[in-house]
Order: sequence, then C-alpha cells, then structure tokens
Amino acid sequence: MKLGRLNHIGVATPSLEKSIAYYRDVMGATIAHEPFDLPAQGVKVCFVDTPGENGTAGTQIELIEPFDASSPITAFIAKNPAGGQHHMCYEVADIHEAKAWFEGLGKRVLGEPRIGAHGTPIFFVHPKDMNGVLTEIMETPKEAH
Ligand SMILES: CC[C@H](C(=O)O)C(=O)SCCNC(=O)CCNC(=O)[C@H](O)C(C)(C)COP(=O)(O)OP(=O)(O)OC[C@H]1O[C@@H](n2cnc3c(N)ncnc32)[C@H](O)[C@@H]1OP(=O)(O)O
Ligand SMILES: [Co+2]
Repeated sequence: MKLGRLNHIGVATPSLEKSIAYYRDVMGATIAHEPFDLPAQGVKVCFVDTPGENGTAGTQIELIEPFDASSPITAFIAKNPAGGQHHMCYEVADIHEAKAWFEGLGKRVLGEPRIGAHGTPIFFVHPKDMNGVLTEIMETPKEAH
C-alpha cells in the first residue's frame, strides 16, 4: 500500500469565524470555499489554502468546528478551549486496500469508510497507534488521478 500526498491538516476551533479571519488576515491564506456543514461527521468545515510556490497550491488547512455537542471534536475542544492541530489527512488510491493494510498492522481503524469533506471515502486511525497523531486516510478524488 502506498501512501499518497498530505491532503490537509485538520485544525479544530471553537469558532470558524474567528479562525477564518486569523488565517486570512494574519497568515495571508485564502479561503477556498464558503464554510459548510457536515452534520453526518459532526462538524462545520472551512478549507483554507496556504500560499503555494511558483503557482502551485500550498497545503490545505481544514478548519473544523463542532456541529453540536455530540461532535467527535467536542471533547477535543473541551480539553483545548482555543482549539489546535487535530489531525493529518493523507490520500490513498484505494480506501479499502488502505483500511486492510492498517488493520493488518494491528492499528485501530475507527469505523467504516464514509464520505468526507472532499466527497470521497475516508476513515481515521487512532492517534495512539499513529505516534500520537490522529490520522485521516482519504481516497484521492478520481479526477485527480
Ligand atoms: C470527516 C470530515 C472531515 C474530513 O476531513 O473529511 C474531518 O476530518 S472531520 C474530523 C472530526 N472527526 C473525527 O475526528 C473522527 C475521528 N475521531 C474520533 O473518533 C475521536 O476523536 C478519537 C477516538 C480519536 C478520540 O475520541 P475522544 O476525544 O472522545 O477520546 P479521548 O478523549 O478519550 O481520547 C483518547 C486518547 O486519544 C487522545 N486524542 C484524542 N483526540 C486526539 C487528537 N485529535 N490527536 C491526538 N490525540 C488525541 C486523547 O488525548 C486521549 O489520550 P490519553 O493519553 O488517553 O489522554
Ligand atoms: Co479532515
């Protein structure tokens, strides 16, 4: 199984509005799309594009705010009231091959693949099995192949 590019860094925040202003006005990032809700994943999302070089896109930051009290990031925000780096997301060609690979290594895959914020299947691997980093694996969008 070959890991693909780092697709995004997930940053949890108690306020999308404040974090959007920070990344835009202080960090010079561009807000790629309007924020949107992903109730099925318990989050409100806004993608932020960091500056790239020579016309290429920079790394994307995925700002996520709890959609409601049952959000999987509610506990994270309770522990980190200012928010903070939450997960890293890598691309793979085949989500099912990747899931079997991580499980074969004895790592805890959290739930079945489900559609993520980029519209392709994703899953998460427990941070305790990934050197302390909550790791999201997403299938590369077909048009990107
Ligand atoms: C899918 C849409 C979008 C996309 O890109 O497509 C997203 O990325 S949405 C992102 C939000 N969704 C998720 O994070 C789903 C997966 N996450 C989970 O299932 C939980 O957050 C889980 C299991 C990682 C942690 O759950 P919870 O916080 O309720 O458990 P604990 O507080 O007991 O934590 C257990 C243990 O793990 C440490 N921990 C928790 N969160 C993180 C983290 N983000 N990074 C690193 N470590 C984390 C926590 O400190 C505990 O460690 P301990 O030493 O036992 O205190
Ligand atoms: Co993500």
